[in-house]
Amino acid sequence: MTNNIIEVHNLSKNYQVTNRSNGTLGAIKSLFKPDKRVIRAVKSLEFSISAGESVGFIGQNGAGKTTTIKMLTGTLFPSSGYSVVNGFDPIERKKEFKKSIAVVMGNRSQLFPDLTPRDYLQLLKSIYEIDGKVFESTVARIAKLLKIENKLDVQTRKLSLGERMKVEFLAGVVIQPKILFLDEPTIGLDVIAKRDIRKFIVQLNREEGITIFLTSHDMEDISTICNRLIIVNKGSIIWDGETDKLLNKFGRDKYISFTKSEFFEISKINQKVVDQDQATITIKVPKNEVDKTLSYLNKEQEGSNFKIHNLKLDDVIFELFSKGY
Ligand SMILES: Nc1ncnc2c1ncn2[C@@H]1O[C@H](COP(=O)(O)OP(=O)(O)OP(=O)(O)O)[C@@H](O)[C@H]1O
Repeated sequence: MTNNIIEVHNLSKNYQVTNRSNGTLGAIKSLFKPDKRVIRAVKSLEFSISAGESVGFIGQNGAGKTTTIKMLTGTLFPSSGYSVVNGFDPIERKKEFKKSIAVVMGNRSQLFPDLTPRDYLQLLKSIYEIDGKVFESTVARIAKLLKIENKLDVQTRKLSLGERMKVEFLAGVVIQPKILFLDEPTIGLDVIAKRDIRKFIVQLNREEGITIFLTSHDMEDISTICNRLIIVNKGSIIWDGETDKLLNKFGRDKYISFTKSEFFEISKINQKVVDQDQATITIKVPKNEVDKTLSYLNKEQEGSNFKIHNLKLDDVIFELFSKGY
């Protein structure tokens, strides 16, 4: 018997799009002879997630993350392959399936602006047939954790973005899901709201055992919340493993960033350039060569404002992508 709460087999999604030609003539031509093209958004994904894991599903813009979440939550049909989520085929959209998952999307609100959060939650209570006592205690507990107890009776349109996101979370969790799908949940929020929400997600995962499937471009979200990362590029998985393992794999090096002097010549230092613009440069240096490299750069006046830092998760991911997968 497997403990997998999500299983994905050979899952693919193609979108068919029509290229529109310019001008009236072009529009008429497109009408009779449409120029169609297929976008292969997700290609033969294969992975599984155990109950209680906290997984970051990450990649550059257009990598296929949202498309994957939509297929796993049953809002989009796969072109081929299938998934099993909580024992269900998502495309059947069974009531028990819908009760077992929650989806929070940072850029798409599911709330009704004219209702108060409490009214909306009452609506969910009826739809999902949540027991009265369980409902009241969950709302009270989660609202306290998210520090929005005094916002439950304010019309939603009058709430700040951060408060609205917290209500989205409360609405997701009130149905007591087993899996929480999060698509960019902290996008556009200030640092305090981001911190509150991250802390809340970690608590849900560690204390209540809710499985987390998160996409985000915010490395702080990923490193705080996720124990495992699945990295996708152009619809395919390029890395799958523990977050710490990924960091350790690249942990033998340090980064040195500095302002280049007018005498600077990269050929003289023989270290890998990670990033540079007109004024500054970041090089990757093996840990045991940091002192030697720094003293050389200083002595030869190759630069100033030296900063040494350990590899951060976004550096690692940048490196993975720059290897040309
Ligand atoms: N409804 C659609 N019709 C046609 N193409 C689409 C549609 N939705 C997404 N795509 C394309 O599929 C690819 C994957 O898109 P998707 O939104 O899944 O990426 P993503 O990884 O979530 O990106 P981002 O980080 O920018 O949100 C992109 O090339 C996108 O343009």
